[in-house]
Amino acid sequence: MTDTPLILAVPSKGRLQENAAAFFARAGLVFTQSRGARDYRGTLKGVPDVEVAFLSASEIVSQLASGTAHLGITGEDLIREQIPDADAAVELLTPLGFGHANVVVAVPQAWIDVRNMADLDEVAADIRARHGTKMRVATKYVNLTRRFLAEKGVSDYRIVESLGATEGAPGAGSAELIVDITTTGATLAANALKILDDGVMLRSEANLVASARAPWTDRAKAAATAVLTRIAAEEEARTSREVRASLDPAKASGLAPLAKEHGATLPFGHALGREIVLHCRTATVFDLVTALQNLGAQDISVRAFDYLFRPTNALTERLLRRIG
Ligand SMILES: Nc1ncnc2c1ncn2[C@@H]1O[C@H](COP(=O)(O)OP(=O)(O)OP(=O)(O)O)[C@@H](O)[C@H]1O
Ligand SMILES: O=P(O)(O)OC[C@H]1O[C@H](OP(=O)(O)OP(=O)(O)O)[C@H](O)[C@@H]1O
Ligand SMILES: [Mg+2]
Repeated sequence: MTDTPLILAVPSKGRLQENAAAFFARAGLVFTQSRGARDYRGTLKGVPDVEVAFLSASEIVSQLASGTAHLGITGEDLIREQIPDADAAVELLTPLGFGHANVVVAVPQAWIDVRNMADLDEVAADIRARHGTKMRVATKYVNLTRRFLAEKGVSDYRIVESLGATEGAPGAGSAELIVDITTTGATLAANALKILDDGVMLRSEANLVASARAPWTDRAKAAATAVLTRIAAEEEARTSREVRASLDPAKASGLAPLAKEHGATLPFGHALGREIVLHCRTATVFDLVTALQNLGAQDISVRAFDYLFRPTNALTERLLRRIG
Protein backbone atom coordinates (compact mmCIF):
# COMPACT_ATOMS: atom_id res chain seq x y z
CA MET A 1 0.00 0.00 0.00
CA THR A 2 2.77 2.43 0.88
CA ASP A 3 4.38 1.66 -2.44
CA THR A 4 1.37 1.50 -4.77
CA PRO A 5 2.14 2.48 -8.37
CA LEU A 6 -0.11 4.79 -10.36
CA ILE A 7 -3.18 3.04 -11.75
CA LEU A 8 -4.25 4.68 -15.02
CA ALA A 9 -7.69 3.57 -16.24
CA VAL A 10 -8.18 3.69 -20.00
CA PRO A 11 -11.34 2.86 -22.03
CA SER A 12 -10.95 -0.58 -23.57
CA LYS A 13 -14.11 -0.51 -25.70
CA GLY A 14 -16.90 1.69 -26.94
CA ARG A 15 -16.98 5.26 -28.17
CA LEU A 16 -14.07 6.57 -26.17
CA GLN A 17 -11.48 3.87 -26.81
CA GLU A 18 -9.90 5.09 -30.04
CA ASN A 19 -9.89 8.75 -29.12
CA ALA A 20 -8.40 8.03 -25.70
CA ALA A 21 -5.58 5.96 -27.18
CA ALA A 22 -4.91 8.70 -29.75
CA PHE A 23 -4.89 11.32 -26.99
CA PHE A 24 -2.20 9.45 -25.03
CA ALA A 25 -0.22 8.71 -28.21
CA ARG A 26 -0.07 12.43 -29.06
CA ALA A 27 1.52 13.00 -25.68
CA GLY A 28 4.12 10.33 -26.47
CA LEU A 29 2.47 7.88 -24.08
CA VAL A 30 2.35 4.44 -25.67
CA PHE A 31 0.68 1.46 -24.02
CA THR A 32 2.33 -1.92 -23.93
CA GLN A 33 0.16 -4.94 -23.29
CA SER A 34 2.65 -7.61 -22.44
CA ARG A 35 0.43 -10.62 -23.04
CA GLY A 36 -1.29 -9.50 -26.23
CA ALA A 37 -4.50 -7.60 -26.85
CA ARG A 38 -6.60 -9.66 -24.43
CA ASP A 39 -4.47 -8.68 -21.46
CA TYR A 40 -6.44 -6.06 -19.54
CA ARG A 41 -3.36 -4.71 -17.77
CA GLY A 42 -0.52 -2.85 -19.39
CA THR A 43 2.30 -0.39 -18.82
CA LEU A 44 3.39 2.90 -20.34
CA LYS A 45 6.52 2.68 -22.42
CA GLY A 46 9.31 4.69 -20.82
CA VAL A 47 7.27 5.86 -17.81
CA PRO A 48 7.99 3.79 -14.70
CA ASP A 49 5.53 3.08 -11.89
CA VAL A 50 2.40 3.17 -14.04
CA GLU A 51 -0.04 0.29 -14.35
CA VAL A 52 -2.61 0.71 -17.10
CA ALA A 53 -6.05 -0.83 -16.52
CA PHE A 54 -8.18 -1.31 -19.63
CA LEU A 55 -11.82 -0.99 -18.58
CA SER A 56 -15.23 0.14 -19.87
CA ALA A 57 -16.10 3.82 -19.45
CA SER A 58 -18.51 3.02 -16.62
CA GLU A 59 -16.09 0.69 -14.79
CA ILE A 60 -13.55 3.52 -14.91
CA VAL A 61 -15.99 5.72 -13.00
CA SER A 62 -16.47 3.03 -10.34
CA GLN A 63 -12.74 2.61 -9.87
CA LEU A 64 -12.12 6.35 -9.64
CA ALA A 65 -14.94 6.66 -7.09
CA SER A 66 -13.61 3.83 -4.92
CA GLY A 67 -9.98 4.89 -5.32
CA THR A 68 -8.91 1.69 -7.08
CA ALA A 69 -7.67 3.83 -9.99
CA HIS A 70 -5.79 7.12 -9.61
CA LEU A 71 -6.35 8.63 -13.05
CA GLY A 72 -8.78 7.77 -15.81
CA ILE A 73 -10.51 8.88 -18.96
CA THR A 74 -14.29 8.69 -18.98
CA GLY A 75 -17.46 10.64 -19.81
CA GLU A 76 -18.72 13.36 -17.48
CA ASP A 77 -22.25 11.94 -17.93
CA LEU A 78 -21.16 8.71 -16.25
CA ILE A 79 -19.31 10.57 -13.48
CA ARG A 80 -22.39 12.64 -12.60
CA GLU A 81 -24.70 9.64 -12.84
CA GLN A 82 -22.67 7.07 -10.92
CA ILE A 83 -21.06 9.13 -8.14
CA PRO A 84 -23.54 10.83 -5.78
CA ASP A 85 -20.89 13.15 -4.31
CA ALA A 86 -18.81 13.50 -7.47
CA ASP A 87 -17.06 16.70 -6.42
CA ALA A 88 -15.84 15.09 -3.20
CA ALA A 89 -14.72 11.86 -4.86
CA VAL A 90 -13.02 13.02 -8.04
CA GLU A 91 -11.40 15.99 -9.71
CA LEU A 92 -12.12 16.64 -13.39
CA LEU A 93 -8.65 17.71 -14.50
CA THR A 94 -9.56 18.75 -18.03
CA PRO A 95 -12.15 18.16 -20.76
CA LEU A 96 -10.61 16.36 -23.72
CA GLY A 97 -12.53 17.63 -26.74
CA PHE A 98 -13.98 14.25 -27.74
CA GLY A 99 -16.81 12.00 -26.59
CA HIS A 100 -19.30 14.85 -26.81
CA ALA A 101 -22.83 13.78 -25.90
CA ASN A 102 -25.83 15.56 -24.40
CA VAL A 103 -28.02 13.87 -21.80
CA VAL A 104 -31.54 14.82 -22.87
CA VAL A 105 -35.23 14.37 -22.10
CA ALA A 106 -37.01 13.27 -25.27
CA VAL A 107 -40.68 12.64 -26.02
CA PRO A 108 -42.58 11.36 -29.08
CA GLN A 109 -42.63 13.89 -31.94
CA ALA A 110 -46.36 13.17 -32.14
CA TRP A 111 -46.87 15.09 -28.88
CA ILE A 112 -47.10 18.40 -30.69
CA ASP A 113 -48.38 20.32 -27.67
CA VAL A 114 -45.58 19.12 -25.41
CA ARG A 115 -42.58 21.40 -25.84
CA ASN A 116 -40.92 21.88 -22.47
CA MET A 117 -40.46 20.35 -19.04
CA ALA A 118 -43.40 22.25 -17.56
CA ASP A 119 -45.68 20.54 -20.08
CA LEU A 120 -44.69 17.15 -18.61
CA ASP A 121 -46.70 17.86 -15.50
CA GLU A 122 -49.84 18.02 -17.62
CA VAL A 123 -48.87 14.84 -19.43
CA ALA A 124 -48.44 13.09 -16.09
CA ALA A 125 -51.82 14.33 -14.86
CA ASP A 126 -53.42 13.22 -18.11
CA ILE A 127 -51.96 9.70 -17.90
CA ARG A 128 -53.05 9.40 -14.31
CA ALA A 129 -56.58 10.55 -15.16
CA ARG A 130 -56.94 8.23 -18.14
CA HIS A 131 -55.16 5.10 -16.94
CA GLY A 132 -54.65 5.57 -13.21
CA THR A 133 -50.91 5.00 -13.68
CA LYS A 134 -47.75 7.05 -13.46
CA MET A 135 -45.96 8.51 -16.47
CA ARG A 136 -42.98 6.23 -17.29
CA VAL A 137 -39.48 7.48 -18.11
CA ALA A 138 -37.08 4.96 -19.64
CA THR A 139 -33.40 5.59 -18.88
CA LYS A 140 -30.13 4.23 -17.61
CA TYR A 141 -29.39 7.69 -16.14
CA VAL A 142 -31.61 7.10 -13.11
CA ASN A 143 -29.89 9.51 -10.71
CA LEU A 144 -29.45 12.35 -13.21
CA THR A 145 -33.09 11.96 -14.21
CA ARG A 146 -34.40 12.06 -10.62
CA ARG A 147 -32.36 15.16 -9.85
CA PHE A 148 -33.33 16.97 -13.04
CA LEU A 149 -37.05 16.21 -12.84
CA ALA A 150 -37.09 17.30 -9.19
CA GLU A 151 -35.41 20.59 -10.14
CA LYS A 152 -38.05 21.09 -12.83
CA GLY A 153 -40.88 20.32 -10.42
CA VAL A 154 -41.98 17.11 -12.14
CA SER A 155 -42.78 14.47 -9.51
CA ASP A 156 -45.60 12.23 -10.71
CA TYR A 157 -43.61 9.68 -12.74
CA ARG A 158 -41.76 6.42 -12.41
CA ILE A 159 -38.49 5.30 -13.90
CA VAL A 160 -38.24 2.23 -16.07
CA GLU A 161 -34.61 1.21 -15.98
CA SER A 162 -33.29 0.57 -19.44
CA LEU A 163 -29.98 -1.07 -20.22
CA GLY A 164 -29.92 -0.53 -23.97
CA ALA A 165 -31.95 0.66 -26.97
CA THR A 166 -33.65 3.16 -24.66
CA GLU A 167 -34.93 5.19 -27.59
CA GLY A 168 -37.12 2.24 -28.59
CA ALA A 169 -39.09 2.25 -25.34
CA PRO A 170 -41.88 4.68 -26.33
CA GLY A 171 -42.41 2.85 -29.63
CA ALA A 172 -42.49 -0.49 -27.82
CA GLY A 173 -44.97 0.88 -25.28
CA SER A 174 -42.76 0.29 -22.24
CA ALA A 175 -42.42 4.03 -21.39
CA GLU A 176 -43.89 7.36 -22.45
CA LEU A 177 -40.62 9.27 -22.65
CA ILE A 178 -36.87 8.74 -22.30
CA VAL A 179 -33.68 10.22 -20.95
CA ASP A 180 -30.55 9.23 -22.88
CA ILE A 181 -27.41 10.59 -24.48
CA THR A 182 -27.40 11.90 -27.99
CA THR A 183 -24.64 13.11 -30.25
CA THR A 184 -25.86 13.42 -33.84
CA GLY A 185 -29.56 13.04 -33.02
CA ALA A 186 -29.85 10.20 -35.54
CA THR A 187 -31.12 7.63 -33.03
CA LEU A 188 -33.75 10.01 -31.64
CA ALA A 189 -34.92 10.86 -35.18
CA ALA A 190 -35.05 7.19 -36.17
CA ASN A 191 -37.38 6.60 -33.21
CA ALA A 192 -39.54 9.69 -33.93
CA LEU A 193 -38.52 11.41 -30.69
CA LYS A 194 -37.81 15.10 -30.04
CA ILE A 195 -35.80 16.83 -27.31
CA LEU A 196 -37.81 19.16 -25.06
CA ASP A 197 -36.83 22.84 -25.38
CA ASP A 198 -35.35 22.94 -21.87
CA GLY A 199 -34.63 19.21 -21.83
CA VAL A 200 -30.82 19.20 -22.06
CA MET A 201 -29.69 17.95 -18.64
CA LEU A 202 -25.96 17.86 -19.22
CA ARG A 203 -23.50 18.62 -21.99
CA SER A 204 -20.93 15.91 -21.54
CA GLU A 205 -17.54 15.12 -23.00
CA ALA A 206 -14.66 12.85 -22.12
CA ASN A 207 -12.53 14.14 -19.25
CA LEU A 208 -9.22 13.31 -17.69
CA VAL A 209 -10.26 12.55 -14.13
CA ALA A 210 -8.31 12.08 -10.89
CA SER A 211 -9.55 10.13 -7.88
CA ALA A 212 -9.41 11.96 -4.55
CA ARG A 213 -9.67 8.62 -2.73
CA ALA A 214 -6.86 6.64 -4.38
CA PRO A 215 -3.70 5.93 -2.37
CA TRP A 216 -1.59 8.85 -3.55
CA THR A 217 1.79 7.51 -2.51
CA ASP A 218 4.89 9.49 -3.42
CA ARG A 219 5.50 6.93 -6.13
CA ALA A 220 2.01 7.38 -7.59
CA LYS A 221 2.31 11.17 -7.38
CA ALA A 222 5.63 11.18 -9.20
CA ALA A 223 4.28 8.91 -11.93
CA ALA A 224 1.14 11.06 -12.31
CA THR A 225 3.31 14.15 -12.59
CA ALA A 226 5.36 12.50 -15.34
CA VAL A 227 2.21 11.59 -17.27
CA LEU A 228 0.50 14.97 -16.81
CA THR A 229 3.67 16.88 -17.68
CA ARG A 230 3.82 15.15 -21.05
CA ILE A 231 0.12 15.71 -21.73
CA ALA A 232 0.48 19.39 -20.83
CA ALA A 233 3.63 19.74 -22.95
CA GLU A 234 1.79 18.38 -25.98
CA GLU A 235 -1.12 20.77 -25.45
CA GLU A 236 1.22 23.69 -24.87
CA ALA A 237 3.04 22.80 -28.10
CA ARG A 238 -0.18 22.57 -30.08
CA THR A 239 -1.38 25.95 -28.88
CA SER A 240 1.97 27.77 -29.17
CA ARG A 241 4.28 28.92 -31.95
CA GLU A 242 7.85 30.09 -32.03
CA VAL A 243 8.55 33.27 -33.99
CA ARG A 244 12.13 34.12 -34.92
CA ALA A 245 13.33 37.17 -36.75
CA SER A 246 16.18 39.51 -37.35
CA LEU A 247 15.86 42.94 -35.75
CA ASP A 248 18.12 45.95 -35.73
CA PRO A 249 19.38 46.18 -32.10
CA ALA A 250 18.59 49.91 -32.22
CA LYS A 251 14.89 48.99 -32.36
CA ALA A 252 15.03 46.33 -29.63
CA SER A 253 13.44 48.62 -27.04
CA GLY A 254 10.12 48.26 -28.92
CA LEU A 255 10.17 44.51 -28.50
CA ALA A 256 9.04 44.03 -24.89
CA PRO A 257 5.93 46.26 -25.24
CA LEU A 258 5.09 44.59 -28.55
CA ALA A 259 5.36 41.14 -26.96
CA LYS A 260 3.21 42.21 -24.03
CA GLU A 261 0.52 43.60 -26.30
CA HIS A 262 0.24 40.28 -28.14
CA GLY A 263 0.49 38.03 -25.10
CA ALA A 264 3.84 36.74 -26.34
CA THR A 265 6.96 35.98 -24.33
CA LEU A 266 10.67 36.42 -24.94
CA PRO A 267 11.93 33.13 -23.46
CA PHE A 268 15.58 33.95 -24.05
CA GLY A 269 15.28 37.63 -23.12
CA HIS A 270 16.66 40.35 -25.34
CA ALA A 271 19.37 38.99 -27.58
CA LEU A 272 22.44 41.11 -27.94
CA GLY A 273 22.71 40.51 -31.67
CA ARG A 274 20.02 40.74 -34.32
CA GLU A 275 18.25 37.43 -33.60
CA ILE A 276 15.01 37.62 -31.63
CA VAL A 277 12.84 34.70 -30.46
CA LEU A 278 9.27 34.95 -29.23
CA HIS A 279 6.67 32.39 -28.12
CA CYS A 280 3.02 33.19 -28.71
CA ARG A 281 -0.40 31.55 -28.84
CA THR A 282 -1.09 29.87 -32.17
CA ALA A 283 -4.20 31.99 -32.70
CA THR A 284 -2.29 35.29 -32.45
CA VAL A 285 0.73 34.40 -34.57
CA PHE A 286 -0.12 36.41 -37.68
CA ASP A 287 -0.98 39.54 -35.73
CA LEU A 288 2.36 39.22 -34.00
CA VAL A 289 4.16 38.82 -37.34
CA THR A 290 2.51 41.97 -38.67
CA ALA A 291 3.51 43.91 -35.56
CA LEU A 292 7.10 42.68 -35.90
CA GLN A 293 7.16 43.73 -39.55
CA ASN A 294 5.94 47.17 -38.54
CA LEU A 295 8.78 47.34 -36.04
CA GLY A 296 11.22 46.63 -38.87
CA ALA A 297 11.90 42.94 -38.23
CA GLN A 298 13.04 40.86 -41.18
CA ASP A 299 13.25 37.21 -42.19
CA ILE A 300 10.49 36.27 -39.79
CA SER A 301 9.95 32.53 -39.42
CA VAL A 302 7.23 30.66 -37.56
CA ARG A 303 7.65 27.15 -36.20
CA ALA A 304 5.50 24.62 -34.41
CA PHE A 305 6.79 22.49 -31.55
CA ASP A 306 6.34 18.79 -30.81
CA TYR A 307 6.42 19.37 -27.05
CA LEU A 308 6.81 22.50 -24.99
CA PHE A 309 7.68 21.96 -21.35
CA ARG A 310 6.98 24.95 -19.11
CA PRO A 311 8.22 25.15 -15.52
CA THR A 312 4.70 24.34 -14.30
CA ASN A 313 1.47 23.22 -15.93
CA ALA A 314 -2.19 23.59 -15.08
CA LEU A 315 -2.88 19.84 -14.98
CA THR A 316 -0.22 18.94 -12.44
CA GLU A 317 -1.02 22.01 -10.36
CA ARG A 318 -4.68 21.11 -10.31
CA LEU A 319 -3.94 17.55 -9.22
CA LEU A 320 -1.47 18.52 -6.51
CA ARG A 321 -3.80 21.20 -5.16
CA ARG A 322 -6.43 18.53 -4.78
CA ILE A 323 -4.44 15.64 -3.35
CA GLY A 324 -1.82 17.63 -1.52
N1 LIG B 1 -22.80 9.07 -29.52
C1 LIG B 1 -22.47 8.60 -28.32
N2 LIG B 1 -23.17 7.62 -27.83
C2 LIG B 1 -22.83 7.10 -26.65
N3 LIG B 1 -21.86 7.50 -25.87
C3 LIG B 1 -21.12 8.48 -26.30
C4 LIG B 1 -21.39 9.05 -27.55
N4 LIG B 1 -20.51 9.97 -27.69
C5 LIG B 1 -19.78 9.96 -26.59
N5 LIG B 1 -20.13 9.07 -25.73
C6 LIG B 1 -19.52 8.84 -24.40
O1 LIG B 1 -19.00 7.54 -24.28
C7 LIG B 1 -19.39 6.98 -23.05
C8 LIG B 1 -19.39 5.50 -23.15
O2 LIG B 1 -20.35 5.11 -24.04
P1 LIG B 1 -20.17 3.82 -24.87
O3 LIG B 1 -21.40 3.67 -25.68
O4 LIG B 1 -18.88 3.83 -25.55
O5 LIG B 1 -20.08 2.75 -23.74
P2 LIG B 1 -20.48 1.31 -23.86
O6 LIG B 1 -19.36 0.58 -24.49
O7 LIG B 1 -21.82 1.28 -24.47
O8 LIG B 1 -20.47 0.97 -22.33
P3 LIG B 1 -21.51 0.15 -21.57
O9 LIG B 1 -21.32 -1.23 -22.05
O10 LIG B 1 -21.10 0.36 -20.13
O11 LIG B 1 -22.83 0.79 -21.93
C9 LIG B 1 -20.74 7.62 -22.80
O12 LIG B 1 -21.14 7.56 -21.48
C10 LIG B 1 -20.46 9.03 -23.24
O13 LIG B 1 -19.76 9.72 -22.21
O1 LIG C 1 -27.35 10.78 -31.25
P1 LIG C 1 -26.66 9.60 -31.86
O2 LIG C 1 -25.45 10.04 -32.63
O3 LIG C 1 -27.59 8.77 -32.68
O4 LIG C 1 -26.05 8.69 -30.69
C1 LIG C 1 -26.79 8.32 -29.57
C2 LIG C 1 -26.84 6.84 -29.38
O5 LIG C 1 -25.52 6.31 -29.21
C3 LIG C 1 -25.46 5.58 -27.98
O6 LIG C 1 -25.71 4.25 -28.15
P2 LIG C 1 -24.58 3.22 -28.60
O7 LIG C 1 -24.48 3.18 -30.08
O8 LIG C 1 -23.30 3.50 -27.89
O9 LIG C 1 -25.17 1.84 -28.13
P3 LIG C 1 -25.45 1.36 -26.63
O10 LIG C 1 -26.80 1.91 -26.28
O11 LIG C 1 -25.44 -0.11 -26.76
O12 LIG C 1 -24.37 1.87 -25.75
C4 LIG C 1 -26.53 6.22 -27.12
O13 LIG C 1 -26.97 5.36 -26.11
C5 LIG C 1 -27.60 6.55 -28.12
O14 LIG C 1 -28.46 5.47 -28.32
MG1 LIG D 1 -22.97 2.83 -25.86
